[in-house]
Amino acid sequence: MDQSNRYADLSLREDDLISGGKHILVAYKMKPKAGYDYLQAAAHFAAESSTGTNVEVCTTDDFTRGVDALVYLIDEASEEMRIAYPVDLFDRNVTDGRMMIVSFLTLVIGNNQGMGDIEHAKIYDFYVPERALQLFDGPAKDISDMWRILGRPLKDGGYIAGTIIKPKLGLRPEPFAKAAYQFWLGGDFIKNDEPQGNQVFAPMKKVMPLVADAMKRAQDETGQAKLFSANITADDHYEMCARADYILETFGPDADKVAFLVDGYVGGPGMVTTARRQYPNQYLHYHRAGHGAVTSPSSKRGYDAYVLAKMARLQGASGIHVGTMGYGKMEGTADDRAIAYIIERDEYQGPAYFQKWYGMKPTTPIISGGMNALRLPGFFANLGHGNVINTSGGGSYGHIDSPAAGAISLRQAYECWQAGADPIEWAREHQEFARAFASFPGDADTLYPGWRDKLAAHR
Ligand SMILES: O=C(COP(=O)(O)O)[C@H](O)[C@H](O)COP(=O)(O)O
Ligand SMILES: [Mg+2]
Repeated sequence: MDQSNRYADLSLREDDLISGGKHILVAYKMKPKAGYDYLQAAAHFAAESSTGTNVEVCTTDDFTRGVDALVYLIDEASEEMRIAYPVDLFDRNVTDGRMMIVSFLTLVIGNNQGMGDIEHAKIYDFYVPERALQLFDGPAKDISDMWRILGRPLKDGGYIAGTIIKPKLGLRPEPFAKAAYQFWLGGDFIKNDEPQGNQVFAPMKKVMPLVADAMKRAQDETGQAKLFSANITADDHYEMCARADYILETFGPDADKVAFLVDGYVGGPGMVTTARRQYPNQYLHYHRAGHGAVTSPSSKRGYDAYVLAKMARLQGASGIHVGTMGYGKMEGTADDRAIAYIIERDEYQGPAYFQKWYGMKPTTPIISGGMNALRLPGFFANLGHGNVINTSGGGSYGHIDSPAAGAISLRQAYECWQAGADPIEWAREHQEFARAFASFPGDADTLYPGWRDKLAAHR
């Protein structure tokens, strides 16, 4: 059935839709199955994503038509399809009238992912008007809260050197806490890895008191505040809250230095929002493990990592992983800078839409995945700043001297970039950074060819 006379209006202008402020706009790359007309398939897509189905139904009235999603732009050659969704289409909380990401997802990337006439469709950007933006929680805490704890300026407080306790699983409580202590002697921030929680060989109620004690000892030893991001992920939100409450109680006077890590992609928006609303005093660390299933450039369905990050800011994540922009082990390119910029700035021109955030707190880009001191200078040069949390797991525990030396090498890498110095020259003056070359010789050979001779010549 051709529904293009109802669910498409190509005379609508994007500028008018934006200035009207009554629509959420979504930009897709969409391809119909062979034999289907592009506009008809797009209209069916908009129908299925809003008020319609595949046939006319007798229950539709004039009001219903007023909340139809409308295809307002198509370009078959580039698979471009943009749809305007009336804000009123989206479900609101009964408790407080606020909007929710689950409703956004069930409409704009719900049934339309399994339609018989659609080959594939993927969101690459979306636009939220001011009124809708006000109805999302946004972050309660941001990187400035971490800078405050660390005794730094609240603006441009700089690089937070972090790690993930490695091995990612298999450490019992004492070795786990020891690994934490060793890193904290040189670094700022530690997170649980995404699957670490309450394994039988490392029960949370044994691990956390030891980690809290390690934090205290490291703070005494260094005279600096330390941060820990504890994984509270669970299927059941009562379980999640039980973990969170236990952790806060255990850290006691240091509880402000605890962030909560939730596996937000696998756990979903309910988990993220539960953490955001139940614990607004804690920094909310969104780990996105699993996201590659939909965000990978090789996936023609789902949504881009840029879209995931933008949703995370709306939901109130204090920080979310944004990859390593081609400098680490995970998939990514230099252009993924956009993923950081959309969540940290107050306005940004994305791939399709210019988004203003109207003062919503920023979400910190968390840089993680195969990073080490040697890779960081290039990373910072590409991003253009160092106001990020970086967690280098292998990059810290793989440093040949110690995890503390690994941590110090990360900070030295940041300072090298800040100084605009040549990394080889910097290594001559900075021992831990220099030893990162010997620790990660494969990276050193690739990034700094001839490093052995240049450094040896100095000795
Ligand atoms: O455990 C790690 C990194 O460990 P290591 O530093 O040892 O590689 C993170 O879970 C990944 O970075 C996730 O990727 P992303 O941050 O891209 O979501
Ligand atoms: Mg991990």
